[in-house]
Amino acid sequence: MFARTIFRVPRFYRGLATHATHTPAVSASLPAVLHLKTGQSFTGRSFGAPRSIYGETVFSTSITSYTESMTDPSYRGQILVFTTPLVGNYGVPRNTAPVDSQDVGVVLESSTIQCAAVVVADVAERFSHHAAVESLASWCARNGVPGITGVDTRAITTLLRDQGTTLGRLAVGTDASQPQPKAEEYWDPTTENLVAQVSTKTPYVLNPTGDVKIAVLDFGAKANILRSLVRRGAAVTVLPWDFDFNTIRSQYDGLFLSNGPGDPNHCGVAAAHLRHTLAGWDRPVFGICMGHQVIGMAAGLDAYRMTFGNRGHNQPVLALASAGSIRAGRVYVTSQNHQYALRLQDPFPQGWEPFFINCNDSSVEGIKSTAESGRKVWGVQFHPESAGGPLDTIEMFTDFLAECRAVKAQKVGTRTSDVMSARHAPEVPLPVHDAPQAVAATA
Ligand SMILES: NC(=O)CC[C@H](N)C(=O)O
Repeated sequence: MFARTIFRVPRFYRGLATHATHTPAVSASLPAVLHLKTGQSFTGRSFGAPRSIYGETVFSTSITSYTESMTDPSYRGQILVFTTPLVGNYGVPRNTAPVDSQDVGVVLESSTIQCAAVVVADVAERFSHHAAVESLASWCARNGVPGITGVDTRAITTLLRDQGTTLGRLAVGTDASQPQPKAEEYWDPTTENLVAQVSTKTPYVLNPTGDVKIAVLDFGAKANILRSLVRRGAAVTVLPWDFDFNTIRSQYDGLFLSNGPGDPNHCGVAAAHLRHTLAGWDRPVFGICMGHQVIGMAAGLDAYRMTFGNRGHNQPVLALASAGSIRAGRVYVTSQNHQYALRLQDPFPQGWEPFFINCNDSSVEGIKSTAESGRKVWGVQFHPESAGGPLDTIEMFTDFLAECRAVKAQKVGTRTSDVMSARHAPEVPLPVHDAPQAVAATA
């Protein structure tokens, strides 16, 4: 009686067991080698798509959320090394959400895998999760993305940390027996404007009945950024990254600049447009990661390439100033994925101040307009929307929209005195498209 009570599998767990599926890695028997341009090679087994690729090899210290990281457009062109040893154990969910005015059409961060390849110590061939519909290997195979398993990811990470982010090649199958590629054969994704590849090609609107109108410049926006704005009641118009917002700015209550892949120095045209915006438009502006870097460039700061960047969900940042829900002197744990950063300079450009600093490497984690500037502009290098990661700074979206609503309320009835509409070319009508179509184009 006692034994039966103790050892009976509770109904709940028995239910879970039905979700576990044995799924052999698609090409587990093929050999695979990860070559680094610096001369090192790591031999393992292939999973996912049986094809070879080049890319930029980076590491992430995140423990979970491989599905969100891999669909984050900021990982475009990158061979993503997970430092956590077991990856794939909770499988991959169906990536479509019902599209209503409150959502953005996907469950993960975009509609497809964005990174070039994944490197894991031990890929889980068996997965278990109530929302999982396939294994990591089959998801990679369906999306044409190769993976390598059975390699020493600690050794690879130590190398990348010491020598910096390094170009790589994942050679699969017969390619695995070929010698290291020559230095000039390695493809450097950062030489390309990756933002232009992932940004929406046409504007589209989410939640058109929202009470506050926000324009989003899409450098490769993660879905949870758009969701975080929409779920807080904003009507969101997503614009191509190089769209000149100045031509329509009098119709909006706030401007948001998204995350995005590659070198921010390819986004000079967006920084030039923003400089123009900041000179004559007094509504709130908020930027995340690439968006923060573009705000910094518009403010006159330099964006430089870090040695190995920060990628993971456990990056501590210290707030240097208070604003909204953020308190000066507090440390917030954040989600990050970046290779570039704004250079700390003293003095900061007039009208600007550092907002956050990274507790590990002292890099700039945020900037804001000063109180004296009369503007409401913030940029953060980290990801308040996380997905995955901690939600310590999620209320920054609430803060931003509260500022937009406050400025909107002040301006009611005074739009004709808006300085920009007097100065600017006639507003252009904005062509808009349905959200689902546009989300597909984004990814
Ligand atoms: N997540 C991001 O927006 C990254 C910004 C930029 N591509 C960088 O690597 O620094």
